[in-house]
Amino acid sequence: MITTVEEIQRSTTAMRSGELARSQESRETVGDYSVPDARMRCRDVEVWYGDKRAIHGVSLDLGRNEVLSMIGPSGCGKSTFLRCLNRMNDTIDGCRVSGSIQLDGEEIYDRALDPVPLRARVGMVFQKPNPFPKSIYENVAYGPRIHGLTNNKTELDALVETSLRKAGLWDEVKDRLDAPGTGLSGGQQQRLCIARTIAVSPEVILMDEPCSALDPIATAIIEELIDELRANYSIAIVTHSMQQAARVSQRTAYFHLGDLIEVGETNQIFTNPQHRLTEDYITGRFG
Ligand SMILES: Nc1ncnc2c1ncn2[C@@H]1O[C@H](COP(=O)(O)OP(=O)(O)OP(=O)(O)O)[C@@H](O)[C@H]1O
Repeated sequence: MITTVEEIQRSTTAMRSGELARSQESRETVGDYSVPDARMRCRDVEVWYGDKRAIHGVSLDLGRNEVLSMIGPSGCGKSTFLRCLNRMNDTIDGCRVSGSIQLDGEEIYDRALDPVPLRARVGMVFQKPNPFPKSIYENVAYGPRIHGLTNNKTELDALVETSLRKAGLWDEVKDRLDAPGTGLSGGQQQRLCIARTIAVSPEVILMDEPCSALDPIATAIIEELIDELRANYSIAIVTHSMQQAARVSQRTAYFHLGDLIEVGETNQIFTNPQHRLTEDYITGRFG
């Protein structure tokens, strides 16, 4: 309850600034894009495909043990931004990235930094499950083997088991580790891909619409898994489903035409968006 003059003034000022933010057409990010002790820190990130600018000076942090969802209309740049976080855009001809992106304080676009180990530290799970055409065991063992993470077969076996357990798949596959990964159901294949990512000890997991090819039951299992993985990893997820963003993430970032329009606690973004464009999107007025 408001009881003092100062409180009334504070509340009115807050209301006014809320209204201002809501009505403005500005493309300045509304909300605090920084978090204390960030795992990843992005500042003024621009991405160009040839002479077309796809991301316009975006600043955004990814916290430790959080799920950050990135939402917005098709073509707004969510996947492009996500791919910056482990330099996957390096593989696209004509794509240029500028600005600063740090992982634990280290510039990931530093010339001296090798993108191969970076992509183990910042793993990625794609829209369509893409297991290697190898056995379930080999799908998970491959990464640790090429990165030299284990010393012998016993250690590798243990790592494969732990990774499959963390991905919630062990009980379903433990008796058929030699069977092809591609023979699993879509949801199991996606969990196999998550196990493969986990096996190389990432700090961050990027997920680009990881459930869009899955049925509702497989989606629910992956969403539960994402929530469990948060205990050990930082997760950034691109999703077209606002329900999914609301279910799995603690913070949500809303993108529009290459700009980061608004970022905040997921609950606040969905119940009390401060920018008109965010409100239009979440209420279904466009998108
Ligand atoms: N390889 C590419 N070459 C040229 N332009 C690209 C490339 N990839 C994306 N773009 C362009 O960059 C912009 C952002 O695309 P991006 O795929 O990042 O958006 P998105 O929000 O993830 O879209 P969607 O939700 O449809 O997947 C779009 O205008 C798109 O056409």
